[in-house]
Amino acid sequence: MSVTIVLFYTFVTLFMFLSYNPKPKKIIESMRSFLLHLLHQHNGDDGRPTTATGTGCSSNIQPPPPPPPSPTESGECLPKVKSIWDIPGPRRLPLIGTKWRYFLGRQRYAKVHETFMEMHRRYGPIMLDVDTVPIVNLFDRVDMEKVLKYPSRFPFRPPTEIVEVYRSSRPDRFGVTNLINAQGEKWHELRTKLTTGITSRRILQSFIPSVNEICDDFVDLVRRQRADDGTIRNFQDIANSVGLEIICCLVLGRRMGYLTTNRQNEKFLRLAEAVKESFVYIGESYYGLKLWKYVPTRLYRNFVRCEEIIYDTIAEIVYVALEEEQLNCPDNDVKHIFISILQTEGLDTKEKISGIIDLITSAIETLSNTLSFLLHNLSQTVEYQREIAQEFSHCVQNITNEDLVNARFTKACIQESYRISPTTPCLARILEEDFQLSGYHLQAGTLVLCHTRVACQSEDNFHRADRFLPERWLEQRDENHNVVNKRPELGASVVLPFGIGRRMCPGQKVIDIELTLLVAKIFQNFEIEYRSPLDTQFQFLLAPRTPIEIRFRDRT
Ligand code: HEM
Repeated sequence: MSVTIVLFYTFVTLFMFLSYNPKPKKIIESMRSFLLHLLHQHNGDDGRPTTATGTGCSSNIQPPPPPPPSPTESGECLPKVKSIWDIPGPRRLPLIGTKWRYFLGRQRYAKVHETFMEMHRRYGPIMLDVDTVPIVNLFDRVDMEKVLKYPSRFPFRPPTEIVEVYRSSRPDRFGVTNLINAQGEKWHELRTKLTTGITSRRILQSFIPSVNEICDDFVDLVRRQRADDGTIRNFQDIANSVGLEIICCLVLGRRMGYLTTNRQNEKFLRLAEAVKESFVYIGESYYGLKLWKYVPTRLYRNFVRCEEIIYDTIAEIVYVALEEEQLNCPDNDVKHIFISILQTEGLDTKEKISGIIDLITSAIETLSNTLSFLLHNLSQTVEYQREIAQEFSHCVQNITNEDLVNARFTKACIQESYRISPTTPCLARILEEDFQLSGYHLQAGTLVLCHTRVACQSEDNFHRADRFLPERWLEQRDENHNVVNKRPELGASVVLPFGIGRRMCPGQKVIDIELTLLVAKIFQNFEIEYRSPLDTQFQFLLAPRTPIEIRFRDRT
């Protein structure tokens, strides 16, 4: 039995490290260390640090005594360097590692973000999970900074496997990889060729008047759809509509009309639902036995159904836009983003079309969750809502780029909402070099999760961390308008809603404009009140449990 387990683990680890680890020498080191760990496990060690008491070990066999510290040339004893397998964490079982936690139903994946808070309290700044590969969870700000600020040319983020499996089964539609999952040179090529338009300051600034129009339509839609008492019953639906309308306008260069009730047709609602559901299935695919890799389980079939709806619906929108574009023969100097992508050399058509679809899809659920959390935080304090309205009171018609730049209080509210209610609770990286983190030596190729949400809610990093306090992001000034010293917030560096480095989200600037304008227009027109309690669930992204009810009262 033990031999089978060792062989199985050896095969799986070799396979995973071959796919993740670019350096063969490191693979051998990792394998060696993993086999040593197995020997420890076989002897009943549950993976807690050797200094920990009460290991909960069920075996009568005592673990071997730790090797004596190695003497230096001067005869001094250096402390033993602790390896990945010394990191504390839940008990690891043969074959299933720590996955059993998700079978017991106590720590369901929908609340996995809360589980990590608890894990941090229990195990401290670093915790080891074992799936098919070991996963190191970081909760400490300084460790996260080391990993995330590593000056990488091509940062490695682990791919979303279920997307890879599905896409490789449809070579008629998808290229070998995509921007979100690609690594190395290929990632760099996709990143440069697909995102230059949506990150261009010039293009985004010229897009501000259109976003103004769309946000005005959004306000009209709220007025039309609210009930007699001012309540919008399913806010998520209209938040999805505005996200899709804005990204289609930016990428395809045309208004789709999703904010006028009659165009909110079946197809669009199905698309929004499919995007939401596909995130749920991606989230679920990370946990449990992952049988979907070998047989088309219900989870996999549901995921495929959503992916096909997304592809069919957005591909249709893109092809109609392309036809209209060709009919109108626009001035060649002013190309819409999708035309520039389609004309890019070096990528095949499948990569371009699926790249455009990915950009559009990425902008729907992320925006609507972020907006729902932000409005929830602002609904708690009427003064904050007034202050935002005040900040834009001089903007009678269009809000300009300059108004956005000067909207310090509104931006502080958005930043504080990212801190206290992020949509992405952690960032994943694969280490490219050996790292020393919280006293443990981690080898290149190790998969690391940086739990920024946990760090953002820690009193070690933020003063009164559990309070929504936009003021913490504002400079305080005395009566002579000089900046006065205030307690610096140590954790500012881990508020990373869009990630960091070369792999960070290319949609950040679009969202900055979109969110600031939406909030400005909402509070210019309304005072809001959340009518439903806000509960969050993990669906790959953090999402509000729907439906959300918000009351919009006209601002007097
Ligand atoms: C509030 C909204 C959004 C949030 C919170 C968000 C968050 C993130 C995060 C945390 C990452 C990973 C970054 C990293 O690993 O360092 C990411 C990647 C990505 N996001 Fe977003 N995002 C949002 C909106 C958007 C939009 C509007 C688009 C498209 C226009 C987009 C497209 C992408 C793409 C393509 C990637 C992969 C980038 C790469 O690997 O090079 N996102 N996003």
